[in-house]
Amino acid sequence: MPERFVIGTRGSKLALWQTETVGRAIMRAFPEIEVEIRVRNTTGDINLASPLAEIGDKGLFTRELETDLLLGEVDMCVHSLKDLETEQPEGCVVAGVLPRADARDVLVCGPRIQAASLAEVPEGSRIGTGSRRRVAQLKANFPNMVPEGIRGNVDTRVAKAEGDDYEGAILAAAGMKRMGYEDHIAAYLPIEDMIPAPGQGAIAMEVLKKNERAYQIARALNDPVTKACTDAERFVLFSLEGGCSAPIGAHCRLEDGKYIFDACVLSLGGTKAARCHLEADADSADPMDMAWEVVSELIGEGARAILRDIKNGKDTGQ
Ligand SMILES: NCc1[nH]cc(CCC(=O)O)c1CC(=O)O
Repeated sequence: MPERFVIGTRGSKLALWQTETVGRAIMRAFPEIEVEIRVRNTTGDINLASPLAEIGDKGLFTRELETDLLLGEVDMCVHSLKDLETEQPEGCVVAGVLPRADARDVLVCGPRIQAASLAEVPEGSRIGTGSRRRVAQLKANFPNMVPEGIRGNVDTRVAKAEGDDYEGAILAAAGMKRMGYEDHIAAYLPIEDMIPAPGQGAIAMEVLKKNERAYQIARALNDPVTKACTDAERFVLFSLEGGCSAPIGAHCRLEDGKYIFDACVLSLGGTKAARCHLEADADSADPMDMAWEVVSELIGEGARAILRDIKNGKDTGQ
């Protein structure tokens, strides 16, 4: 009898792709295991009409999955790390992350525009994005375009971006590639122009701490550099008490023996900004130590006041 291992996931195509990827990796590393995938709809999937920032940001795509985990219905949940709250429910832990894919955002162009970078997007173009982080950075760095709300799964958003209501859209490179939409990518946005969401491009394996077997499996598949970088990014978000809908970008990468950390906190309209760029030798520095410094620099540049005004409704985005 093979050992059965049940993974819970959302039912979107992207979520299924990610979960199947984890499932295959588990069966490769543990040939005695047979993985079963259990699909569950979440609040975020059901309420497709409202802008995400309005439904509330706490665990929209993940809470129901975590409930299944806590009830012992599944052994593991697979999530996009960037959709996962910075704090897990008591007893749950993100024990591992797969090696990160391309963490950048990308531009998709509809038939009316052609642009190989954001700078080339014609003035007044309606660019679809529902994320406050992307809207604020667009307004701050590329005020010539008009961000317009957009929702739906990756395929829906690509179709909308190429339809009549938009000239283009911004999406995550990882989701585009995983869904086979690489051909629709007009431009990869440099990290400095559009700092990705904490955890963007990483796939998280969440398990119960007390489930030793599941924990062991997640650890075996864990990519230590991705984990160190994304833990540090999520620490920045956590320290600033920003949920996944706050206009906060945080990205840490290992490149040529150095950790490079970029972060920003912006007002909704992009007029106020706290920014930070840090580099440190990987021999002597650790992403989590850098994260402390990033947080203190952002606070020094006014991040707390920016976020407070958003929370208490003083920031109207103008
Ligand atoms: N917010 C939805 C979401 N969650 C994860 C991804 C893409 C995959 C990833 O970043 O890991 C996306 C789509 C997007 O932002 O375009």
